[in-house]
Order: sequence, then structure tokens, then C-alpha cells
Amino acid sequence: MSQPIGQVDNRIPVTVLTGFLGAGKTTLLNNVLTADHGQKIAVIVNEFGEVGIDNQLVVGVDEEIFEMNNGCICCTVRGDLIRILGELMDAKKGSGNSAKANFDRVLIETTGLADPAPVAQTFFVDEEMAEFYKLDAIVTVVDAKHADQHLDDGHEAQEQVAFADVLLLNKTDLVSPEDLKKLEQRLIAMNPAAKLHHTRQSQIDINKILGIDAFDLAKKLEIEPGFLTEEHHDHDDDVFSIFFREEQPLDMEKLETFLQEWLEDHGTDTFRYKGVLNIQGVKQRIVFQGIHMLFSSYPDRDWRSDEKRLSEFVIIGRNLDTEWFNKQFAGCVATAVK
Ligand SMILES: Nc1nc2c(ncn2[C@@H]2O[C@H](COP(=O)(O)OP(=O)(O)OP(=O)(O)O)[C@@H](O)[C@H]2O)c(=O)[nH]1
Repeated sequence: MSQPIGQVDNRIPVTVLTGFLGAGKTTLLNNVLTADHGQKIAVIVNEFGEVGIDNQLVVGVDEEIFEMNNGCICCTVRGDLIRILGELMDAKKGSGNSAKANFDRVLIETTGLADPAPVAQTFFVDEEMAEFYKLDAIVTVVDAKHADQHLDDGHEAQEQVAFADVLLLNKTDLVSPEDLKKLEQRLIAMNPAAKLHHTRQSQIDINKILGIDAFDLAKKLEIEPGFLTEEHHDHDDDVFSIFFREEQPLDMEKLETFLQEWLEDHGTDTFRYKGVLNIQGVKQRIVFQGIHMLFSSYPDRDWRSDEKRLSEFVIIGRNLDTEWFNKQFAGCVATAVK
């Protein structure tokens, strides 16, 4: 909803952070949350899969993180999004839980499988939402290494690029300058209006992504004339997730060996795998990150004495053999230390 000319727009700005699985959204979110900007940001995180791993990977800061799991923000959990936004709005207006009122902008990280259009739609179709919130920009993180594959393959990645107000062409360290140029041209052809920045580790001056007043409803209606009225359910139904949880310590080598074996033949269909692991003999949590054939792990903070040590791991992709994975995971439990 636009404001009459001359009237100050006091609405709460909302930034929607999108980008395909593993592109660098959580990395960007962490950069924003740790940057010195003095703003209070209410963060809403949505993950595909029953259990969120991202909430464990988001830096510990004052901001409250609202999690929405078990579904995709653009369909099954859109009700959750509206509820959380409603609660935040009530708190700010003084009629709700005052503990939630301490924010001056909202940042929504969507799952990599989400179509941003219905998320954006939320801020236009409901009058109360539209009066209180203003969609500031849709920021799409693009994985320079895997973008061509994702754009060839799926509708969601294309929508994420087409709907962006800002495109962060991330992971520029993983591709040659020639490939980067080609990809940049492809992105510009798909969405000439978006501002495009090259990034590594999603490093960007936050003034280029927050408070930029870039969302232009008229332009979005040109791309998708049914934007305000249509139901958007263009999902690739073949994509699903497998979740694994184990309280006994794991053997890292066994985990890497079976993943390697799987990826040799199924790397293309294995979009994203990640987890926080309890590894035998290691006093830190091990964060594991994988995207197609590329994976790595690193020690994070020490396990705290007041928390349960456990491993949680999720794999998202197509044609995943759930039975095989469950067996392999179970086989990764470390044998007792001698
Ligand atoms: N080489 C390289 N790796 C990066 C870069 N940016 C992020 N990564 C890594 O890519 C992996 C995925 O990053 P995330 O920020 O978790 O990606 P995401 O988009 O939040 O992932 P999902 O929420 O699972 O869709 C992590 O291991 C990051 O450290 C980069 O510029 N270069």
C-alpha cells in the first residue's frame, strides 16, 4: 500500500532473504546480525524439513529468532508467517506480548525451495499487514558455483532471481572470472532491474540491502500479473528431506565415507545436507555443510555442560534412498573408545 505524497511512511520495513539451497542466506543473516548498525531486527527463519538446523547456526545475539519448520514458507507454513507477523504487530502496537515489541525492522529468511512471490504477497493482500509493514526489498543470494544448474533445473530458483530487488552473486571465489561474467549476464537478462553485487561469504555493506525501499509492486505485477491474486504452488514435489538424530557420538570418517560414496552417483540430485554433529573425542560441536558434491566441516563452540550432546543432520534432494541413508547413519555411531 503506498502512502499519500508528503506523508511520512512509518511502517516497519521488511526484508525477504531468499536464494536457492546453500547459496549463503544464513551466512548473510549472521553478517547482518553481527554488523554494528544499532537496529533491532526481528528475524523469522523458515526451513524445509521437520527440524531446523539453521537456528543452531545463527549467531547468538539479542534478537529473537522465530522459527517456522516442517514445510515451506510459501505454502504450508504461510499461516505461521502471518501469525508471527501478527504477534509482532500486536506487540508493537501495545496490545500483545510487550517482550516482542523491541524491533524496528523484520528480516525473513525463506527456505531455499521457496517461491518469494507468496511471501511478498502477504504484505499486500491483508489490509492490516499492509498498513503496518512495508516490504522494503527481496534480496536473493545466488550461488555462483551451482546457479546455472539450479536455474536450468527448477522453477523456484528462476522465481527467486526474477523477483529479486537485489541480487548477491555470492561464492565468487569458486568460479573463474569468465564463468562469473557469463552467469552475471544470464542473471541480468532474467532480471535487468535488480541491483547486482558480487560477494564472498555474503559480505555486503548492509546499507545496500536494508532500508533501500526497492520493492516495486508495479514491476512485480509486470513479471507476474497474478501476483496479488494467485495461489502459488509451483513446487517440485520430488524434493524431500531425510532427518537423522543420534545421541551417541559419531565417527566422522564413516560419515564422510558413505556420503562420498552416495555423491559419486547422486551429487546432482543431492541439493543440500547439513548438520551439527557430536563426534567421538571432540569437545566442540562440529558443523557440517554440504551442497551437491562440495562438503566441509569445522569445529564450532564447545558443547556446554547444560546441553545434551547430540547429532542432527538433514539431507534435502531428489531420489534420496531413505532406507539406505538410515542404515548408513546408524552405522556411523562410533565404537567405544578403548
Ligand atoms: N566458498 C564459499 N563458500 C561460501 C560462501 N558463502 C557461503 N559459503 C558456504 O556455503 C555454505 C552454505 O551457506 P549458508 O549460509 O548456510 O547457505 P543457506 O543459503 O543459508 O543454506 P540453506 O539455508 O540450507 O538453504 C556454508 O558452508 C558457507 O560457509 C562463499 O562466498 N564462498
